[in-house]
Amino acid sequence: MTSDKFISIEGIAKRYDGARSTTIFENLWLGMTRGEFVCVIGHSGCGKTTVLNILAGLDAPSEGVVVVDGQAIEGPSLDRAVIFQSHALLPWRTVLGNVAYAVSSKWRKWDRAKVKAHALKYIELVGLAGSEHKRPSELSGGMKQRVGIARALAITPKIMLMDEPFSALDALTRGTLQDEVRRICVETGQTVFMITHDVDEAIYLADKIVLMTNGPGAVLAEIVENPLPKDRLRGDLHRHPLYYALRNHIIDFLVSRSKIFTAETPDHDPRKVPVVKIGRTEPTIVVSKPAESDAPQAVAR
Ligand SMILES: Nc1ncnc2c1ncn2[C@@H]1O[C@H](COP(=O)(O)OP(=O)(O)OP(=O)(O)O)[C@@H](O)[C@H]1O
Repeated sequence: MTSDKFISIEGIAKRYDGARSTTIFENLWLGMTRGEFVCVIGHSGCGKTTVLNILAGLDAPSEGVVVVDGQAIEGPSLDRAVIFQSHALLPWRTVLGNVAYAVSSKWRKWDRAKVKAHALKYIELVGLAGSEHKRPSELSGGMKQRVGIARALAITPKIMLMDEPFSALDALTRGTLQDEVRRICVETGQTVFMITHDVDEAIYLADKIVLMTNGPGAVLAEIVENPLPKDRLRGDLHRHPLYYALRNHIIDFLVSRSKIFTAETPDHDPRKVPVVKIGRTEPTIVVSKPAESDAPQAVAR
């Protein structure tokens, strides 16, 4: 493992044994640096949630290991916060109660006043100041998801894991929450691993977009570097000269290459997932460095 890898997924596999045993994926390798926002895109059933659950410590790989900040994952931890599509709030607790519960679970010695002040800071950060005494049944879907985000951020996790967190929301709320999450993550340098089916969401939020092929036997085909500036604005995305090249590259993968990638790329090395840099002409693929080498090799496509 090289030192710049804050998260290191090292050769994980997931198999289900039954009458017909299935390999969802195997020999999956991926590194992430601290503060990086990575989105994974792939068709339904390829194994994205399984990877996220392994990162969360909620599921165990059949083989391989995941190391976060130098420590192998062995189970759930308050170092890793998960936000799912449907917010799992405690219905009998208020907004403040839900966030404070997570805070006091992490810092057990904190007194009530300190827990409350800390929780309120994050409730405010997600735009819910004034609603802290409401119960989940009094909140809209978007507000509930904000509570989930506040609760996740309030425990200052080393990594935030998000599984299609905005997919159940209406377009307007989704856009607003994407803006909030992006602002907070940029401001706080939060490391994020997120699953989405929404190409534009990935382009807006992610530093890198990981393309996963169809399962069973799914592989990470490419890591696409987002060429858009860090201070990008949602409304300006389509004006960036590389936006359409980036979007087309991802859509082309989802529409056709995700199905034929494995057959057409027999020499694909899962330890050196190609890094794609979108340029004004054709995308350039850079074979990522192997764990032990520091010299990337550029290959024009
Ligand atoms: N307990 C199980 N036994 C057998 N197969 C399973 C089990 N749990 C999950 N799977 C299979 O593992 C595969 C990966 O599931 P996973 O939920 O990770 O996919 P996904 O890419 O996140 O899909 P989606 O985008 O639809 O959420 C699926 O084909 C699913 O049917």
